[in-house]
Amino acid sequence: MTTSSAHVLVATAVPVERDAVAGAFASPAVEVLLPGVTLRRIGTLDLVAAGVGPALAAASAACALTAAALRGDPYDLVVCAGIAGGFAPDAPVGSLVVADDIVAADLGAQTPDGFLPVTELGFGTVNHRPPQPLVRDLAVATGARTGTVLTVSTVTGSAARAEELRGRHPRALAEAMEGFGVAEAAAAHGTPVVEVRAVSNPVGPRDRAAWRIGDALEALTEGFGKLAPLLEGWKPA
Ligand SMILES: O=C(O)c1cccc(C(=O)CC[C@H]2O[C@@H](n3cnc4c(=O)[nH]cnc43)[C@H](O)[C@@H]2O)c1
Repeated sequence: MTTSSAHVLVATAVPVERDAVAGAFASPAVEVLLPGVTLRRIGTLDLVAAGVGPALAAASAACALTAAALRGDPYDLVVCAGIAGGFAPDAPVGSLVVADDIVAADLGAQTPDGFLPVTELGFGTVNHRPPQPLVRDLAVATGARTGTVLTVSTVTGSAARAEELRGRHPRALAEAMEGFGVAEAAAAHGTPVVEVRAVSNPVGPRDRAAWRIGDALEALTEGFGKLAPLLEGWKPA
């Protein structure tokens, strides 16, 4: 009997995040040019710097997913990874978070009575649930916390906005800008998705000088060193 490694797409926003993930692997990456997207291939893992924000990240992930499907080698799993803002005190700078729920936090409408998600307007979806056993395994392997990771199109810059988001999403541990977009692309292909984030800054008043991007990228590399065997061994239930 032969056992083959899972075919996994890892989508980060920017090249430094992609390279931080690649740094967890001993083998060099091979560049693969596809229509609309460029991959770095390490064994059965494809890494893509998919762009900042949910729209570009969704478009890039969709290009990679469609190319793989057309080639007859579809992905088994999609991982959205990168740095993120962490909600204090649960997700401190330098910590890792694995999303058990990937939530679009600003997809909806402002009303006089507050924010309404698109689902309450009668269309769309506002969350994707990763496979929970995989979430648990990834968290155990890395010591990451598990909870909701919000996807926003605007980085939070005030305590009031942070409180509003936490009020609407009490289980939120982190916010970033790509997870929901990547998850929508994965869902269109029926492919499971997880999101792994290393916290670079607290969610709250904008203080660019306090961002610890280097520390978060190191945490991402270290985390992926521990996650790699689980991702490669992933088999849907
Ligand atoms: O405010 C700035 O000056 C600034 C400087 C460098 C980068 C940014 C970003 O907006 C990067 C967003 C990028 O990183 C993820 N990320 C990291 N922390 C957060 C956050 O607190 N809220 C939302 N996204 C965050 C995000 O996924 C993007 O890919 C700003």
